[in-house]
Amino acid sequence: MAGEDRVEQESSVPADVREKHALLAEQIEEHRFRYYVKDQPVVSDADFDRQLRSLEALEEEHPSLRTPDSPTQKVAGPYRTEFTSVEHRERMLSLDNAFDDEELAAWADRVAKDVGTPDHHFLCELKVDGLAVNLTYEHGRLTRAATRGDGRTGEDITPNVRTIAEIPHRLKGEDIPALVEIRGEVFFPMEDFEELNARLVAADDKPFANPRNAAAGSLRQKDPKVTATRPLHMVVHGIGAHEGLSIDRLSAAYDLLHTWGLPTARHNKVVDSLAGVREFIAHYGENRHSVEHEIDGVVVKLDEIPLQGRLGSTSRAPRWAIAWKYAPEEVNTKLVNIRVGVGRTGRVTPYAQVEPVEVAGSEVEFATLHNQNVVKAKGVLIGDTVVIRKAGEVIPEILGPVVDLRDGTEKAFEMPTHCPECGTELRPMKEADIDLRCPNARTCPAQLRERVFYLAGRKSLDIDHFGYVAAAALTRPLEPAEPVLKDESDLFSLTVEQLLPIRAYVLDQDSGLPKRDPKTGEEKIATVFANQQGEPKKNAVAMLEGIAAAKDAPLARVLTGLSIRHVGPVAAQELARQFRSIERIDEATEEELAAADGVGPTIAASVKQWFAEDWHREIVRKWREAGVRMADEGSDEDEGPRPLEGLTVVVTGTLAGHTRDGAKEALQALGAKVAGSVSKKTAFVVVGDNPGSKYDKAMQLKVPVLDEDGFAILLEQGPERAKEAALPVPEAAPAADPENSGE
Ligand SMILES: NC(=O)c1ccc[n+]([C@@H]2O[C@H](COP(=O)([O-])OP(=O)(O)OC[C@H]3O[C@@H](n4cnc5c(N)ncnc54)[C@H](O)[C@@H]3O)[C@@H](O)[C@H]2O)c1
Ligand SMILES: [Zn+2]
Repeated sequence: MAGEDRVEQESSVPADVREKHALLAEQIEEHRFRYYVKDQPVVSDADFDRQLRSLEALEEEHPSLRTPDSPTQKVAGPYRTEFTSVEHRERMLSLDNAFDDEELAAWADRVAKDVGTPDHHFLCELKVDGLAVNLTYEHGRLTRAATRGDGRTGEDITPNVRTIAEIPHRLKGEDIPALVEIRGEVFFPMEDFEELNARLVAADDKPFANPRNAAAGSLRQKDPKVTATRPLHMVVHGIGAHEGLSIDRLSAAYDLLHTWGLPTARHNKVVDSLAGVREFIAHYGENRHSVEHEIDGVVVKLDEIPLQGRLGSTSRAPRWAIAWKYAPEEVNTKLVNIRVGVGRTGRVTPYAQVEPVEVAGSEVEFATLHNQNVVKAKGVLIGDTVVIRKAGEVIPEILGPVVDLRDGTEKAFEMPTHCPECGTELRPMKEADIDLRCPNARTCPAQLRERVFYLAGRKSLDIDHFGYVAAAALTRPLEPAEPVLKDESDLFSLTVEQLLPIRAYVLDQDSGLPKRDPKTGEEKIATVFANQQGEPKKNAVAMLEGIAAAKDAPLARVLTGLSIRHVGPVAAQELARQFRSIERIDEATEEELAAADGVGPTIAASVKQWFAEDWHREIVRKWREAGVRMADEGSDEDEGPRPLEGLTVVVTGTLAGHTRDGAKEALQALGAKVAGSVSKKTAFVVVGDNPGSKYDKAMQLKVPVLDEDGFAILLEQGPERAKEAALPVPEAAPAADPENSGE
């Protein structure tokens, strides 16, 4: 008998494996309950998925453990909740996942084999991270809305769903069927999330850990009036039971639903091959944040509905669909501390120090918190487990706390009243400001270090081998007792003798804290500029050479380096172009400054304030004395011809003898516009080593391409001669003609 067989098989599974399986299954059930019912999961989705995969792996090895009540065989639940349970007319399933290309290809192969016809299509959809709902429309009227539940029965949330503006209470248009179940995802927009948590915290309610929990928690409210205050949205991603509707392609069905007023997805795409699927996945992997809502993957479906039927479903998921998940952008970690940093302009900002975790391919240890009000609004306590998000290039941030993991030892953050680096009492610059500042601008070691680092940096004087560690060593060494720079005025008169004895902490740029030896855990201290023989290190020599070279820097870069509030590289360019020397900027009245192109009253006032400080004037005086040029050649009466006026130039790859910015500036000084991408309007593309796709594009569009020699000719002899010096178009260059572009 089959039953006896199973008992026998099960007992052949070693006891420890069986125990491990049972424990894991129990944990998974517990996480599902917290996720689907309490809307307060305590582990990240990635961790949850890993657990589920381990369970699957165990069952793969010991198939007898794969019983129908295993979490791998179920959608979820069933749960008893405070909502009335309702039966779905057709089951609502989960999705199988593909975590790599091999799994995706295996799925596509299986589909091809099982449908038995090469004539089928894949419908690619974005995977929205929210919660699934089922909307029942009878004769066009929304009669019921339910959560997914265990797939057969869900929770009746009809009154709540009726508060979502996008969901029509009544379908309009042609061919409305007698019955149709519409499936979709309800989600909470990322940009509204911070405000929701701020509101909850202010009302002494629990904040949500992330927007997906906020969506679930907002929809699953006992009082639909509360749901109505939440900015929920929905996007349609499927059809369940229906009567009086004949459809044979899912993509076409969506088009029809759209005409009835349902919120269908805008980014779906039908492709006829796996290659097309891969392209869609790659495209949204790159452009994940250009979509109007968050996505966590792509769902690929067989588009032909009769073929879907032929493939059928398992107890948990359809065989005709698969979910591709992108690398998670959210992880859970511990909030170890909230520290404050002091910036270049004295602004004191709290930031989070977390237990280091990997998110989206990089290790995160710090996250921004902006100001003390943001800390409060997020409702995070020191010691909390928090959800960290790192999306694309943006700085990592804390979304929210996992309140259910609190044990009472967590502490609220208190904004310090005094500067952590110089002890000066903090205050807002203006009464209405939220930000607190350290008013000790001149000698506060933190402000000075940040200013020196900034002026050596890319946006300002761009001095090689002059980084954060050097900035710290020059402004706050352990030895000698007095720093060589008490402010930035002596920068250009530094000597190698001054540098040699300096010992200092090796500071980390992100936190301003000393780096630690990974083995001993001790704070790193170094003789920053001298080697063991007491001779100058190569870097130190190079740094001094860089400082000397910076004396000839264009005025805009020098101006930027003064850290005048509101005068960043762009404003500095404008000031330099229109006034041409520090002297003339200093002499100009506030009105004259404000009237200049791209300057305006705020910058003008700030410039005047800056020059009113004696120690600021002293910086200018000493720099000038040390030989810093502080003026651009030529006056505005004698501006000279601008030989590249009206030309757009693209620079790509690395050019020996020029930094990227240096090449740009040289072009701009002659009147050219420097652009980032190649088009038909581009006059020249300047290529260095490793030019990449812009070179190909230029060749396609037949835009003249210059190498370094050609670039020199362009700068010195003008565009006509440069054209003659352009690189030849290679024989094999693909033509711009789209008809041939596939070859
Ligand atoms: N952190 C936790 O403790 C915890 C616990 C349970 C589940 N989870 C998370 O929930 C998810 C697993 O649950 P699941 O069963 O809902 O699986 P799933 O999210 O992997 O896939 C199924 C669901 O995707 C949704 N979906 C979004 N866009 C879709 C589209 N275009 N087409 C079809 N469906 C679309 C639907 O709601 C569908 O039910 C995982 O991300 C998992 O990590 C987390
Ligand atoms: Zn200070």
